[in-house]
Amino acid sequence: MSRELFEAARHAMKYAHAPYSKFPVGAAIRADDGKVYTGANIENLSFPQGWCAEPTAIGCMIMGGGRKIVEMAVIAEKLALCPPCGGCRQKIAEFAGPETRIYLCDDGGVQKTLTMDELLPFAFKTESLG
Ligand SMILES: O=c1ccn([C@H]2C[C@H](O)[C@@H](CO)O2)c(=O)[nH]1
Ligand SMILES: [Zn+2]
Repeated sequence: MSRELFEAARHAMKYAHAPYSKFPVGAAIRADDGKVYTGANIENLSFPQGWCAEPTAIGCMIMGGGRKIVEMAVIAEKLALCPPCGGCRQKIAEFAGPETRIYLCDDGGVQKTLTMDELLPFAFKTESLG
């Protein structure tokens, strides 16, 4: 199953708009509706206005009717793995559970698997609101 998600993330990466960093990233989500939603990073000449691959995929999931992330794959074109940035961790956590698996991939496939809880320990949760 994670192989299919890896392939989807790798395909999504081709749609990246990353002329400034030249660091294309792809993400793929298997959602609770059984569908796979994908995204790529979309940069902007006004640098802070660009965004990561993960929120593109999350936006597609929400608009497509998915509500929960069952598992997610992330891949970067460069050889190094792409652990989701801090902001993305918070965005993923909104739609994931502590055991949701996140696959960090390179061109060879899934290289590292992390749970949401490992990716964002001691997260800001509803209980934190008091
Ligand atoms: O979790 C991450 C981290 C970075 N990027 C993108 C943002 C930017 O376009 C490029 C270089 O930082 O990588 C992602 O898509 N996801
Ligand atoms: Zn990010």
